[in-house]
Order: sequence, then C-alpha cells, then structure tokens
Amino acid sequence: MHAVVWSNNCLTLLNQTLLPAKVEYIDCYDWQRAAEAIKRLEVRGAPAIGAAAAFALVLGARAIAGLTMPEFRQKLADTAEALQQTRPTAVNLFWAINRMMSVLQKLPEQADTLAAIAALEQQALAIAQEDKAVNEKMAVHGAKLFTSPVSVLTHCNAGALATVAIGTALGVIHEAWSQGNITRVFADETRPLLQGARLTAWELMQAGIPVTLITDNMAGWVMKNNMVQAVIVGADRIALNGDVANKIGTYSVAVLAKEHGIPFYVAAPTSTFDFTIHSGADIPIEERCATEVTSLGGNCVAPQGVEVFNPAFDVTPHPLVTAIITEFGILRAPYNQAISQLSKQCE
Ligand SMILES: CSC[C@@H](O)[C@@H](O)C(=O)COP(=O)(O)O
Repeated sequence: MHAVVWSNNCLTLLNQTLLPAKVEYIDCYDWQRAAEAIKRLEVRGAPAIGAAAAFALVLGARAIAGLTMPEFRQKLADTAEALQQTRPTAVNLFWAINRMMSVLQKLPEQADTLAAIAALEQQALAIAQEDKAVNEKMAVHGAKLFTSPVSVLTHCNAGALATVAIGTALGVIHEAWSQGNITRVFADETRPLLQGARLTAWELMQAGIPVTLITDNMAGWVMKNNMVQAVIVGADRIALNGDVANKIGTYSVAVLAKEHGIPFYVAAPTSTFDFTIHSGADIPIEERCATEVTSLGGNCVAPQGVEVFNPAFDVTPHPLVTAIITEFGILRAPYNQAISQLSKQCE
C-alpha cells in the first residue's frame, strides 16, 4: 500500500476518500489534478501532502519546458504559489515546495529548462526517499518509549497512508508491536471525515495489529477504565515552543490524557517543525466546508441551513505533550531548548 508513487512522469495517488470501501488510484498527469487531490483529501497527512506537492511541481515544470528560462522560473513560482493555497496547516507542504524551489536557485547560470526539470525531479525523489528513512528512524526511537506491553490510543491517521512509507505514529506503533510492547491500539474514529475509522483501523487490520475502533467521545471513558496506557499521534505543524497542531480532536485527547496521568506522545519528522513561529497561536488553522459536518456517509445528519464551525485542526499546548519523537531522537521539555537544538541539526 503506497499513498504516493512517482513513475513514468505520472503521480499516482491512492484515493483516500474512497477507503476502505474501494481501493482506487488516481493518475495525475498535470499539477492541477494533484493540487485538486490535496484539496479534496484524496491524498492527505502532512508528509504525504509534501511529497505529492513536490511531484506536482515536477509535473508543472514539464508542462512549461518550452519556455525561456526566466519565463519558466516565473511560471513555476506561480504554480508553487497555487500549490501552497491548497491546505494551510501542514507545514510539510510549504517545506517541500520551498525545497523544490531552492533547486532553481542552485542551478548553474547556463542551465536550461530540461536541466531544471531533471534537478526538480531528483529533488522530489529525494524528498520521498528521505521520508521513508525518517519514518524508519522515528519508529526505532519511538519504540524505546514502550518497554513493557501496553495498549495505546491514537487519533486520525498518521500511518503509511499519511506518509511515503510506514508512517509516523503508526510507524512507532508497528515497531513497538513487533517488539511485543503494544498489545492493542484504540483508534478514535476522528469526525468529521473519519480518518481513524476508515484509514487507521484499515491499516492496522492489514498489518495484523489488534485494533479497537471507538467514537471520539469514548476516549475519556476508555482512559478512565485503564484500557490504554499511552496516547500517540502525528502532527501537522509544531512551533518552537512545542505547541502541536494536529487533527481536530487531538487537543481534547491530550487534555483527557493529562487528567488520567497517561503519557501523550507526538511522532513527527523535522519537516513538520516550523522553526519560524514561536507558539501555536501563529499556526494557521484550516477551516473546511460545512457539509463535512452536516453529512455522514452521504446522508444529511443536521437541519438544512444550520450554522457550522469546522476547523480541521487544533493546537495542543506544549505542557500537555510528554515527548516528541523525531528522526533525531526523543525531545522533552523544555521544548524551546530542544527544538532550537533540533533546528541547528537541520541546517
Ligand atoms: C503523519 S500524518 C500527521 C497528521 O498529518 C495527521 O495526524 C493529520 O492530522 C492528517 O489530517 P488530514 O486532514 O487527514 O490531512
């Protein structure tokens, strides 16, 4: 199962809006289709969005190969700008686009558009390849947090479907489970779009990891009854002070974990850290359309015309975060220090 695949100048995306009912792929031959897929959540999850946007830029570059180099640069900058508009919260999108555009700055003076396209493709492939390596390192570091068999709870989907490889939080779960230290995963269904029910439950069942699906409002009761001993989630953007933006509902889970004395872990690669913002207050929170809340499985579940608030993400304040698992190791409070140290390692 691969969420993002690049071959023969085509970006193939597993259509996550149809899972688990249908396993269908979308072949993107132009950047516009890839951008549409990001907006519609056909491809979703912070690292997967970043990789998809990188390949979308290669598609965009191929379409304008015949332009002069100055025109090519300008047009590709417009494409990058349009891709940045697709989803505002996951910083991996901006990180990947910036990495791609920096390739153009490093080209030799005499480089033509074909050389530029080749360099862009190499960079997109490197972004995808690195995500794989980073997932594996996080899994190894994160598994060290689990030294005896426990049940864990997760929210949304931070698995293979959200990345290029094994996932962030689910990568850690997979590794700890293979070491005998995770006995069961409780997956929040994750309203409104049910990434937990549709994607996480499906992924874990495919991997043979015991999973129990619960609705979001059951998490507190599950904790109260000692049915989970840790929470582990992914992230879409982490500020310098350790505040974590992730799928809406994550904040509630973190508050519940604190109340029940359960550790709350976040697994995220360095591409999910925004080293330019000081706190979660600076993280743009995507708001999505009302119909995601007023309908369920295509059926209307609310009165026509009701006012709706539909933030796709929330911010968990850093005091609620027990540890952040990265490819470089485990970060703990004080996060300001740990994250500024991390930013130096990434330079
Ligand atoms: C490794 S993915 C981490 C996050 O991107 C994930 O938890 C999440 O919130 C995804 O939201 P989505 O709206 O499905 O893109």
